[in-house]
Formats: sequence, structure tokens, C-alpha cells
Amino acid sequence: MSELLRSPDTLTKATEELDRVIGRERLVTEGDIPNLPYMEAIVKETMRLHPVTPLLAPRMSREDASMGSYDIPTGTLVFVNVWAIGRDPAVWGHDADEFRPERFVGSSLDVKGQDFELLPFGSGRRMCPGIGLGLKMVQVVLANLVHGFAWRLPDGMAKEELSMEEKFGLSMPRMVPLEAVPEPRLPGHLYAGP
Ligand code: HEM
Repeated sequence: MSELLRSPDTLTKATEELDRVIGRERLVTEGDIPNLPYMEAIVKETMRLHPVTPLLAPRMSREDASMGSYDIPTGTLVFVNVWAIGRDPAVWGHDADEFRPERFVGSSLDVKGQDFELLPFGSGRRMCPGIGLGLKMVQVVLANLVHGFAWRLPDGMAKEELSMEEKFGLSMPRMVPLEAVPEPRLPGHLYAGP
């Protein structure tokens, strides 16, 4: 949501895709996700720049190994810095630091642990076993937030003023909680509880 509020063109494009595919008479459901490629690209781009677990889970090398110009002896504690990999210009180009979901449109790059340049759920036998649930939840919740509401920053706040500082730890949340103003954009009965 923070990246979308800083990038109104992306937010408009995402809203247009949702209106085109879903219409305005119902909410987004899990089955809609394969028909929302731009929304999928937004989630991938967010996970590239803001991986939930920036250093994955620590590993211990079980045998001597060499990687690039490094020798890694048995018993070394190894951290995989997916935050840095996700922002490496050698991999992502000169605009590596920019939020640009278009880079994933029509690309086969995925977050499922096979493409080592994009590992928000890790990889290998210790990769996240909750990927199916986690990914779908993020996609469906974000799609409904964007589809169900017109979002803006609080009065008087320019998009350049929105802090994007992150708090480093095992996971990496925003340093300052996001404040944003939602305005319903669908028929009233869709907001009623069950
Ligand atoms: C968007 C949501 C999520 C993200 C981004 C995420 C990310 C991760 C990452 C990066 C790891 C470490 C993988 C590695 O080091 O290779 C991990 C581990 C793990 N995740 Fe998730 N996760 C998410 C949701 C979930 C959910 C919903 C569950 C459970 C229902 C879950 C359960 C676990 C468990 C149990 C591990 C430890 C696996 C092990 O060490 O063998 N995660 N997750």
C-alpha cells in the first residue's frame, strides 16, 4: 500500500485492471487471481523490494564449499541477503531501487524458490511451507483493498513525504505505521458484514 500511494499511476492501472476483470458489483475472490496479472506483478515487485524476512533463516554449511571467490568451511553460519539480491543493479538494472511492477509483466520470474534472484519465501528444503497460504492472502487482501476503496494520503501530505524507512530484524516492518485515507468505491451492500 505504501508503494502504491507513492506511485499513483500504478494504483490507477491496478484499479483499472480490477474494474475490467471483476466489475463493481462483487468483491475479489481467490479464483480471480490468475486473471489479475498486473496485481500479481505488484505483489512480486513489493516482495522484491521489501522481503518480509530480509536474511531468510540462518543456515549452517555441512561441508566445505566455495561460492564465487569465497571459501565456506564446514560449520559456517550463512545468511542469504535476499534484500540486497532484490536491489542488485547487476540483476535488476539501473532502476533496481524503483518500484516498477511492469518488470514482471510477461516475465516467467516467480517467487516459488526456483529463481534465485527473487526469494521472498526462501528456497530449498527449508523454504517457507506457508507459501501457498501466504501468497494468496497477500494477493486477495491487497486486491480487495485496492478494488474496494479509493486511497489517498492524509490531507497536506505529499507522496514524497511518506517515510519508507524499515525496521531491521528477523522480519522487516515499516518504521512508522502507514496512515492513509480510504473512501468506499463499490455499492454499499458489499461492505456489510456476513
Ligand atoms: C507472505 C507471507 C509469508 C512470507 C513472505 C514468508 C516467508 C518466509 C521465509 C523467507 C522463510 C525462511 C525460508 C528460508 O530460509 O529458506 C519462512 C519460513 C517459514 N514459514 Fe513463512 N512466510 C509467509 C507466510 C507463512 C505462513 C502463512 C506460514 C504458516 C501457515 C508460514 C510458515 C513458515 C514456517 C513454519 C517456516 C520455517 C520453515 C523451516 O525452517 O523449515 N509462513 N517463511
